[in-house]
Amino acid sequence: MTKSENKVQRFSIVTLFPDMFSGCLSQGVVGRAVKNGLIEVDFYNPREFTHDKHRTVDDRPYGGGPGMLMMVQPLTDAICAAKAAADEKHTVVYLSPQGRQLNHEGVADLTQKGHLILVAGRYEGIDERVIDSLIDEEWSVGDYVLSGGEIPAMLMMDAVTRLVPSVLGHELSAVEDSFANGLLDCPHYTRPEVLNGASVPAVLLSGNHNKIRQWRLQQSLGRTWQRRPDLLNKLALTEEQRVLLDAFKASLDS
Ligand SMILES: NC(=O)c1ccc(NCc2cccc(O)c2)nc1
Repeated sequence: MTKSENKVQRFSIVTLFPDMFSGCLSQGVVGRAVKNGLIEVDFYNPREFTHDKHRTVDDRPYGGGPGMLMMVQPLTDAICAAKAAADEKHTVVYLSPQGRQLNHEGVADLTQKGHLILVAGRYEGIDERVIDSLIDEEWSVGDYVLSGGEIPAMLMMDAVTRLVPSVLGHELSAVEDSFANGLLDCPHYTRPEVLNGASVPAVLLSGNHNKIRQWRLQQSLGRTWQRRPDLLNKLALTEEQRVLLDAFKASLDS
């Protein structure tokens, strides 16, 4: 294995609620990656960077209006501490509804950004001057507002971790994951062979691996065409894919 393939993916999370992360860092694929040292995660809590008796971490917005913002001094000190501790190339990411929409392509881009410092906002967000001076990239996980950036940060960490080489047992599952090839995933089946009268598609029991591969590809193409034509329009289909999709469409007319 070349050095780069064994590179540790580091995450630093700037958050008022580090305890929110213990579940996703101890369970499943990400939990195993942490245990195996393939990823490393540490936390910087702005509350630990306060200097007042009440450990204040929020502040009122200029111009009035409802809600609060994250207080500048504890937040900036926490971000700067994370940047100072990063001993390699690092990128400061802010999760917010105003960011670039995250998709598979964006996740792949993020795997090339070195040590990821993820800033999870609370309240109504953070001072724009902090974004201008300390945030390198602003990302959104979707067009909705959550009570904090922590769940988006966990989501981003999970998606990036899955693309770290050797995190996933059988490499292929990442490659074949839907979106990796730009298509939605095909249907999946497991025991029993008949479930409430519904049988598993016969091709999957045939043992003919090329037929199975073609069936799965056709199902992915058909589903993408039916549910997410926007994804399909981005793709240059191979001859095989075009033939399979045409046959899928024709089968709907019969
Ligand atoms: N779609 C997202 O990635 C996302 C991210 C954060 C968030 N909540 C914290 C927050 C942060 C900044 C502004 C703001 O209005 C709310 N909610 C949704």
